[in-house]
Amino acid sequence: MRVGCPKEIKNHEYRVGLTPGSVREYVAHGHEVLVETGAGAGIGADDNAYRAAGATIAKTAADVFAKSDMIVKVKEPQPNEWVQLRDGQILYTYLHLAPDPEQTKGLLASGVTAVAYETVTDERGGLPLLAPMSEVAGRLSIQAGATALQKANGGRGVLLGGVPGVLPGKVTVLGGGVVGLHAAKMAAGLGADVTIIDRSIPRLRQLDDIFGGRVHTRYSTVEALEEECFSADIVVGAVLIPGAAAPKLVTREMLSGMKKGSVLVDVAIDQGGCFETSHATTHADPTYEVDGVIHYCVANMPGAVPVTSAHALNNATLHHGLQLADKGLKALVDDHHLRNGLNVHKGKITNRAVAEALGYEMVEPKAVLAA
Ligand SMILES: NC(=O)C1=CN([C@@H]2O[C@H](COP(=O)(O)OP(=O)(O)OC[C@H]3O[C@@H](n4cnc5c(N)ncnc54)[C@H](O)[C@@H]3O)[C@@H](O)[C@H]2O)C=CC1
Ligand SMILES: CC(=O)C(=O)O
Ligand SMILES: [Mg+2]
Repeated sequence: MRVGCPKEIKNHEYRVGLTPGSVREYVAHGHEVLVETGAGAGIGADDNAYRAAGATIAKTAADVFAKSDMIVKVKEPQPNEWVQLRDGQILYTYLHLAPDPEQTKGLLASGVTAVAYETVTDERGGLPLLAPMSEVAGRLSIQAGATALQKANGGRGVLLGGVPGVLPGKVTVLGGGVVGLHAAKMAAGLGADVTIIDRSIPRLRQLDDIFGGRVHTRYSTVEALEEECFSADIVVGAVLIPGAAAPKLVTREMLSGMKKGSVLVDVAIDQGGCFETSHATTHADPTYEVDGVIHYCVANMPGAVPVTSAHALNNATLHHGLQLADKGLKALVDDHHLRNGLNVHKGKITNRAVAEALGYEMVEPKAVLAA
């Protein structure tokens, strides 16, 4: 199969779908790989590094889209990318369709077979292709929040670790999954007072064991949310219902109870965000203020640290990517975890949470693949 990798075009997105190391693996499996010129510049991999790995360099993205059987990307296709997709082609990337009706329409109209990294599952009930970027975004959320908390940046001017004789800042993490765990690790490492809220008691037990009492855990109720958000300097939004639009845990009304100059970091913004007042921002202009509360809502946070992120992402996507290249649609038939990643196929929505969020009929992936 010919596998194509265009340069990412989202605002300040420097990751790349295929590193030179991944290209070598596809080539070793007998595939041709077409990489857009400059695609790896953000991770310090020039065209010669890709040529040495066995890729052919394409002059334009249009060339990559037109000539490839499968497109491997990082971020969801942008409007001028989705019009270049076609029936019979596989798209393998993050999609985050539930909060994005326009992209969904574009993918449906194209006829493409779209496999979303964020809904591929594993045997432990995890989301293995989302996890590495959740690790990155979780860790970054505290750097971003701590920066926004500085007075010159509009924050209330609190140092997260405090100093001897002065109490530390307070960080509340909503959702103790992968993002939440890594946010809590960073915040605790800086010396902050950290509380994680989750609705899963087994998960709260695990977190309590991991942190050995260093971090507080609370079951998710409106009362707990209010108390922990009203007293926080930074609130990290990290809840997820796979495939679905994020639940709005912090309402517009609740903002008025928060401290002026406190910071909301809505990592869940790629699924629509878990604060009612969130809207997606970019690395170029990451924050805005509502009722004196700073909002940071960048939907591609890991794009800020592409050298780390692109390699972590490729580690996670390579195995299933090779299966798709080796077997085509049969890879989806053979592996139900990969099939859980199928969101759109030949004009049909094949993910239940996406269909419910956007009001489409859901067609079973097995049924569309057999047709
Ligand atoms: N903005 C960005 O650049 C990035 C965003 N993300 C996003 O971050 C979000 C979180 O991802 P992960 O941590 O990997 O998910 P996860 O599935 O590991 O964790 C989600 C947690 O939320 C909890 N939860 C769900 N509903 C809840 C509720 N009502 N109250 C309290 N807890 C609740 C679940 O029990 C679970 O522990 C996702 O939307 C993901 O796409 C991930 C990476 C980068
Ligand atoms: C998961 C995601 O949205 C990202 O890595 O950009
Ligand atoms: Mg701004």
